[in-house]
This record gives sequence, structure tokens and C-alpha cells, in this order.
Amino acid sequence: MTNLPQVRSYPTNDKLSLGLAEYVLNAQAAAFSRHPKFRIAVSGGSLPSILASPALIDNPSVQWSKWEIFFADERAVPLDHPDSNYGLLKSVLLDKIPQKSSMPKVFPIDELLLDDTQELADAYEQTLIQSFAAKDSVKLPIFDLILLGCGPDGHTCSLFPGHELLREDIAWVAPIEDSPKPPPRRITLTLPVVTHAVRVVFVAAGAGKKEILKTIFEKPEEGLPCSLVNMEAGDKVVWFTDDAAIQGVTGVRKGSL
Ligand SMILES: O=C1O[C@H](COP(=O)(O)O)[C@@H](O)[C@H](O)[C@H]1O
Repeated sequence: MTNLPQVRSYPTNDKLSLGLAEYVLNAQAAAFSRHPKFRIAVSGGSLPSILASPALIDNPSVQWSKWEIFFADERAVPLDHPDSNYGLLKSVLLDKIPQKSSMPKVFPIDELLLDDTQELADAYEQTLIQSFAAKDSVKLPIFDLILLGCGPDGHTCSLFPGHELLREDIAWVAPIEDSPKPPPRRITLTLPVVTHAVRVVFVAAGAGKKEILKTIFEKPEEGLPCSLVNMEAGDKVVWFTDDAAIQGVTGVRKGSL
């Protein structure tokens, strides 16, 4: 089968970061062949630090001023709170971009709406609508690249196993008040938005991710959120892992490094 996701596995985190940086640069070039912007969505958790390697941050081929960075999910906390995905990305990546004159356009949540996650999600959906054209003219936004993490329970974005949000097929952005991983109040891109992107990347590193990767790849019928993305987006998906996370996992299509 050719529509399986691809897995690229590396012996060390440094090599993984390097491979990821190369991939992101290719995605940037492909985006510029379609339009003058590079529109991406970024997750929190372990992903930002792996993404923010010198191979990306100091790479002269990165055209930061043409990047538009959105969040695949965000916690309903102030932007300077330790749980904020924006705050994390800012500290590990945005603050390290060398030429401040050439910064990406970043789209954080509206801090004034933190008390009401539905309003927070609706406002973030409006932010997407403004960038990707009106919702009545495009059915779904098409990100050039979505960068996802994979939680130890198989969640991605703030889409958790067995949660009713996995069935959301109208909203682009949805609130969640009962995230099993703290903090409980969040917003998230919905599954159709994630799988509609031109490219979808998962990053999962460390032996701690091995058991869940086995379930994701070997038992897709369990319907874990990461498996649902794999099944729906197929060969648009590339997994970047280290060897410790993927060793012994069957049912994967190994990609060339
Ligand atoms: O809560 C979250 O967790 C996931 C996975 O995080 P990781 O540390 O296991 O990589 C992350 O992708 C998501 O953005 C975040 O809000």
C-alpha cells in the first residue's frame, strides 16, 4: 500500500532535529511554489524544542518573514503562563530568531477570552478565517504544514482518545473543558482541519513513546487520535522519531532519510 504514513527514524535527537529542519525547508519551498506565504500550525509539548534546532533557527534559507505560525492547540492560560504553548514556542524558538527585522507572523489566542473556551475557540477560528479566506468560500483551511506531537496516550493536538471532539466535523477550532492531561481547559484544531493540511508531521522521541507507537501503528482499529490522523491523511503524513521510540514497531513504512 502506498498511502501509508512514512516513518523517518534517527539514532539521536540531534539527527532527528536535523532531518526535521530539512523537511520543513522542503515544505517551505513547496509552499512558495503555490503562494507567497508559509502557513503552519505548531503543537506544544516536546515538539517545539526538537523543532528549534540551530539547523532551522540559523538557516539562511528560512524566510521567516513569510511564515504565518498558528497553534495546533492551546491551553486556556495567559500567554506568559508556564503551560502556554505560545509561551513555550516563544522561549525556545521565536526569541532565538537572529534577525528581528524578519520575524514570522504569529497568531496566539486572545488572552481576553480565557474565561470562556467556546468564545476563545470561536475567536481563533475567526483568526483562521481571516487568513485562509471566508468559511463560506473554503470548506476547510489548508495549512502548508501541521507539526504534531503524540502524547503517551495517543492524543494529538488536544484531541484525546475516546473524546466526543473526535467526531467534530463542522468547527475548525473547538473548545475542550475536560482534557485528561492538565490543564483541563484548552482549544484545539479539529480532526478534519488537521487531515486537510498539505503535509502533516508527527514528532515522537524517547523509549517512553514506544508502547503507544505500537498501538498507533499495529492496532489502528483502536481509533487512537494519532491513528485517525494516519488513516485519514495517509501518505501526507511523515513521522519523525528516534530509534528508541520506533524500535520493534511493525506496520510502518520506513522513509529514506
Ligand atoms: O498537551 C499536549 O501534549 C501533546 C503531546 O505532548 P508531548 O510532550 O508528549 O510531545 C502536544 O502535542 C500538545 O500540543 C500539547 O498541548
